[in-house]
Amino acid sequence: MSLRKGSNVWVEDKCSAWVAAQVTDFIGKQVQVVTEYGKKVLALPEKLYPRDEEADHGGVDDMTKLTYLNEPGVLDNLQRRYALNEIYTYTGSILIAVNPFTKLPHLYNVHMMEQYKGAPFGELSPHVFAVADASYRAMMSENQSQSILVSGESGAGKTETTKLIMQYLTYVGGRAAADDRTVEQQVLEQKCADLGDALVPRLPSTVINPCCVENKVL
Ligand SMILES: Nc1ncnc2c1ncn2[C@@H]1O[C@H](COP(=O)(O)OP(=O)(O)OP(=O)(O)O)[C@@H](O)[C@H]1O
Repeated sequence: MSLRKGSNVWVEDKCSAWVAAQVTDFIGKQVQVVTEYGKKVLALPEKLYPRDEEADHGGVDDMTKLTYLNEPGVLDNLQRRYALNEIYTYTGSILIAVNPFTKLPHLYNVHMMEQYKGAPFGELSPHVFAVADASYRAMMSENQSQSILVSGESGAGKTETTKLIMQYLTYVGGRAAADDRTVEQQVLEQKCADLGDALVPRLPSTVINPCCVENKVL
């Protein structure tokens, strides 16, 4: 990254991980920056990351739209969206969910499920229903089983997310012909935790404890 006086950067911070700053001087091999809180900090240039001063106040719904795709930029974008109760963000076809730790019923009602039903992926706001819908559509059109991997540290919201995916699949799938079981029952009977259980003994659960929803052609 080429730095000059006035460059907008992110600098590491003990309290908030990263803080917005501006380059004010060059001292030996180090760069002097002033943070948004007015604190002068000396840092090596390779420890600084470029920052988009014009970043949309509300963040962007897909990380690939960020001017600078770096760790502080990604975290800042998630924080901006979270402040507006936008807990979902795409990175291409991957959905990032930030645990709201509060009920957001308006996100998961029948009206929302109806909206995402059949909508092209990426057309509507990022949502777990969009991922579930894409998986369901792929299964129907390609006649191939699909998997959705839900990954995150303990307490991140994997179980809740998996339940939401099942809720959506139940909604769009209805009941299969010649089968008395509801889609929810069928999904549950696929033992969604099988993959997780198989992986967990080999991986520390705090690193990855995935839930897997298998969307099977029945
Ligand atoms: N989408 C959501 N909306 C509202 N609350 C949520 C959501 N996701 C998670 N939570 C809250 O966070 C808590 C922890 O989530 P959850 O049990 O899904 O985590 P987990 O990743 O499965 O954890 P563990 O790996 O320890 O089993 C839930 O009990 C719920 O209170």
